[in-house]
Amino acid sequence: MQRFRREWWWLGLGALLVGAMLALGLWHERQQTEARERQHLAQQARMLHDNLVPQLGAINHVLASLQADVPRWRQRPGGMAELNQRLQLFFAALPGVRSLNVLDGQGRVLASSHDEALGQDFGRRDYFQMARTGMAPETLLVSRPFQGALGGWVLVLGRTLTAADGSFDGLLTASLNPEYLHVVLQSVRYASDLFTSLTHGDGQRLMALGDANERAGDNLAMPGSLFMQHLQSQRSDNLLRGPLRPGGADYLVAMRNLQPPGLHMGKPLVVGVGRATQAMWAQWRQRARFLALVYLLSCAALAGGLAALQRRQWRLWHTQELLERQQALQRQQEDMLRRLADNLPGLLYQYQLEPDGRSHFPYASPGVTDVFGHPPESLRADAGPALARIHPADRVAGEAAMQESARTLGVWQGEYRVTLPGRGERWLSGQARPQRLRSGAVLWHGYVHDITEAKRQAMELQEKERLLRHLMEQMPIGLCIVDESGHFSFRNQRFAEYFGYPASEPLTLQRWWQEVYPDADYRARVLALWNEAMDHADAHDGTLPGHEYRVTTRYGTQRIMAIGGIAMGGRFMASFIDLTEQKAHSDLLRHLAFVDGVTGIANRRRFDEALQREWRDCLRKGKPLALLMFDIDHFKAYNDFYGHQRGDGCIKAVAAVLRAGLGRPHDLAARYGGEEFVCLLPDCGPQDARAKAQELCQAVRSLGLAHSASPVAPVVTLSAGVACLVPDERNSPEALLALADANLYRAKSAGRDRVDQGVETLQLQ
Ligand SMILES: Nc1nc2c(ncn2[C@@H]2O[C@H](COP(=O)(O)OP(=O)(O)OP(=O)(O)O)[C@@H](O)[C@H]2O)c(=O)[nH]1
Repeated sequence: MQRFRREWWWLGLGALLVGAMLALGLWHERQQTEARERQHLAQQARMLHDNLVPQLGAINHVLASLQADVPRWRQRPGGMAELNQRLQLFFAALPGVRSLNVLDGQGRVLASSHDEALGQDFGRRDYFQMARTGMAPETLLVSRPFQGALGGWVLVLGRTLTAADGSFDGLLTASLNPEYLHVVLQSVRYASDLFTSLTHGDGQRLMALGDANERAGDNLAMPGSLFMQHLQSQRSDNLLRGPLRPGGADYLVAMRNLQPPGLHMGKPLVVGVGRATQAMWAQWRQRARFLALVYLLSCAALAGGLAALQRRQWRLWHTQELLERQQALQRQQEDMLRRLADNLPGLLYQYQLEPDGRSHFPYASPGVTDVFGHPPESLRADAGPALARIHPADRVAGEAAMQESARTLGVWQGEYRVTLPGRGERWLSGQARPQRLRSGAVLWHGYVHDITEAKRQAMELQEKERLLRHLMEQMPIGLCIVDESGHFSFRNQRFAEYFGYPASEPLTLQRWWQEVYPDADYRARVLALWNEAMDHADAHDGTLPGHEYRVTTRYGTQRIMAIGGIAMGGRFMASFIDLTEQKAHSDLLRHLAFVDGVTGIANRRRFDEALQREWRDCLRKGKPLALLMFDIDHFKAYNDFYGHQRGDGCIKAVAAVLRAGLGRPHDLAARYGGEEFVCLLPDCGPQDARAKAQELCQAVRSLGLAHSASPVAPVVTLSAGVACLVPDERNSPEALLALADANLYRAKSAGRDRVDQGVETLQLQ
């Protein structure tokens, strides 16, 4: 880029230099043109001067000679005719004169070169008036140009005639011949735009040729005009440049006074030869324009050429740079590839099989030494040493696979063993993509790596897996694995035994939910629990907390199972422990713990629990809780009389009556101890409680169990104490019990075989 900029600088500088030289040349040419023009104009003006001055001198001379002779002819008879002849002769000798006249003191034509002028009166003409007002006889009068009677502008030269007393006595005039002047002025015009003129010293022009704007009769004596400059310079000749009149075009004009030597003229005549500077420089300007155009075109062409050249160079340079960059990239990639190949744990290779069966490795990364125990260069021409390492048992299959790959051009891949000196048997795994060459050979591009360790680990893993599977199969608990798609991918024997799904039968989670939990409500509850367990597993290393579920097997039986497990990503393994028998056993124990062994009704423990529970319940509901306490009258005597065994039978019979006598679901009859019983009646008021106690006592009496040893009655009777309270903070279950006990005691004391109803009403308050 720097170079390109420098080239542009040089081009600019060169163009500037050439431009400056061109401008200098043009300027010089312009100076020369002007100088040449000045020279020409001055020369032409001089030529005019040299042409007209002799005419003026001749006219003056003729007029001077006439001035001397006219008085004599005027006095001589016939002198006028002679004078006329004389004038005609002079006229013929002077081509620059149109007419010669002799005027008397009043301006009448006395004699003339032209007869028709005789007698005409020119007395009122300006020049005549000027001559009469006093003019030296030796002075040549030069009239201001005026328009003559025949048209056209006329200038008259003259000399005065004086009488003997020195007074004005007439005027000799010679009017200038315009044709002659035209020829003279025309003769010096070397260019069509050159103008020539003859002007009176007062500034009025007599004749002008070559410029339509410059006409006869114009007054040039305007302030600032070139003519004024000429007059003011006091010089007889000038070469001036400027407008002919203010505001006009620029001209270069050579002006020269016509002043014959020794002649005194009233006013000078001035010849002018000029040229408009625009015309003067037209050729130069045209040339300058042409050169400027050529210059600019050359500059543009050079700039265009340089730009094109630079573009080409830039493209070249750019292409070269691209090429270099690509080459660098390629080198970098090659280097990277080489490093990769060098550091690769396996072998990158090209293996070529020739049509004649020979084979070699055109390329093998350094890993080949590790894989086949030979350096790359030793296999470049012949692959034999490497192939010889292949285990004989794998060689035939390997060759066949290679031939197949060469035939179909499909990817070859395989695992095979090699035997390396000092390292024993190694497992290799490889794959290669074939390519058929024009020569008919097949070239594989492939990769081989040692998988011995991986193979060993895989085998170990397989072993472990087998063991694990065996263990899982033989586990005394049910196991299953459900994969991400909800399929049971594994089920052990116990699972099959539990649920009745053989391993051969596909099972999905969806089917499982439907069949194992057929009841929709229960299934919904189980699903909610299961989802909770899954959430828990997410937060606790996948552990699915165990819960008990009631499952339905394919045999139609219901079982209680503890189900837990472990979640493994989207899969989970569930374990099933059958709790059905255990559950049944514990229920039995539970039953035994709460049932009285002799009577089969609730025992004291069960009663205590029930009392606490019902107390809380009635407290919450604000309902009364009634307690009836019974005791068999004179039971010791019964035992003594009938024996213990019949005593037990009596106790059983009483218990059966009490149990049968309670109709409501929450009512409870229990053996309180020995021959004592209690009945707990929730939501039961004192009236009903009392009635129930009497009803039960009557029922026992009605059994008619003989009690010969009783002083109260011949049959077994009961005494009862009734207590009823609406539970609140001021009382307690114990208070209720104590109250019932106290009332029982009172019933006993009062004679037995009765229900005490003395103070319970008071207590109920
Ligand atoms: N056969 C039998 N007798 C029992 C059983 N439990 C307690 N007894 C007897 O019941 C009798 C209770 O006697 P006591 O407490 O003196 O009262 P009672 O003889 O019934 O006299 P009162 O209650 O005052 O009418 C005792 O002799 C106990 O041995 C039992 O399970 N079987």
